[in-house]
Amino acid sequence: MANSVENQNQHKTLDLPKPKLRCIVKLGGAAITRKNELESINEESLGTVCTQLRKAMASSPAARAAGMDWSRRKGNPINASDLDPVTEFSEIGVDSDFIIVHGAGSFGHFHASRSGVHKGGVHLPLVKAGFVATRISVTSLNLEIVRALAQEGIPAVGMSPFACGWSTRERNVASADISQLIKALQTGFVPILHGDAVLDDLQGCTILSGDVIIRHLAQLLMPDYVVFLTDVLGVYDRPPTDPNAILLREIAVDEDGDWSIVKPALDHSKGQDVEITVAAHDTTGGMETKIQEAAMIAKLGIDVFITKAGTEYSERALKGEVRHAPDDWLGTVIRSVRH
Ligand SMILES: Nc1ncnc2c1ncn2[C@@H]1O[C@H](COP(=O)(O)OP(=O)(O)OP(=O)(O)O)[C@@H](O)[C@H]1O
Ligand SMILES: C=C(C)CCOP(=O)(O)O
Repeated sequence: MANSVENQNQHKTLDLPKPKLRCIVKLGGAAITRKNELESINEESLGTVCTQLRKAMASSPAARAAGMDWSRRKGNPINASDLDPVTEFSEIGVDSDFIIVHGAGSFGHFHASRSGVHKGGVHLPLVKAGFVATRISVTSLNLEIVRALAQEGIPAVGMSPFACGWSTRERNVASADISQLIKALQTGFVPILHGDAVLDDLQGCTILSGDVIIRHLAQLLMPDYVVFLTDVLGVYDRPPTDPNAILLREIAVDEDGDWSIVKPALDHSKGQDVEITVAAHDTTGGMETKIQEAAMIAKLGIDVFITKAGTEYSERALKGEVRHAPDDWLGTVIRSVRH
């Protein structure tokens, strides 16, 4: 089927024209929340990321952004009569060729790990309760992120994977109806998805990571590039809390999905030699999952950039300015050996 999107996993073949997609972005939970503090948003980091996203999406340098969060929560004094639709909304000023997926950070991981939602058994009362609690937590974070993006003038619409019919089989995506997401993109909205609690064909339920969602969307929609923003500059040869940790600047992925370190030249250049730690309450595998998913995306020929949110490096990565990984850019680029 030429120039159309086919759901490779199952069920629904989408006969919709393939939207032009520049970038899929992961807003890492470690960056936009304080991961060790229950349900705490890192407002400063989130604000900077939203501003950088607007700049990256601006349809012209002069485009002016008008806020779209018209709610009155959190002391926002906005009053419906204050809005002047004619002057404020003569143009939206951003291109909707981005998809944003955020992680859960301190919203969701605690609830899921305490009740074991990631291990399945949704028929058990504790797991069922934990599933509900996890979704309340992560969808409330989704709303706050949509609000922050809307305040920047980005036409953001929240799309929860569970509610949009995403499900898994042994934690891999088994079905995902993305027709609504495509229609949202084509209508000029920016879809905001998130890691979620979902139903699993074999174990009843699980936690679907935002990183896995991104790989699935990348396979279906083939964006120009993918950016993962987190709380560290990229992938290191050992946990970055170690003062001797070395930032891996370039990783190459072969046809089998195996990866090796290209830059810097190290004695140990194979992926399995990299040492990674994962927080005890993290239900989706932390940096290890991110690298695996990034490698699968790179295998498709799509360049992946991992860098720290809210820095000059994240701004340049979002704008697509670091395709050749210049020396003055700090981060990890993961790309196919075929490049
Ligand atoms: N070798 C390593 N290289 C880079 N980071 C590592 C490594 N080992 C452990 N980490 C940790 O991985 C964390 C980032 O992964 P994590 O999955 O928490 O990010 P995230 O995507 O921002 O969060 P979330 O999964 O909540 O969305 C960092 O805080 C870092 O300390
Ligand atoms: C814990 C939940 C609900 C989602 C986890 O998504 P991630 O933080 O992207 O791995």
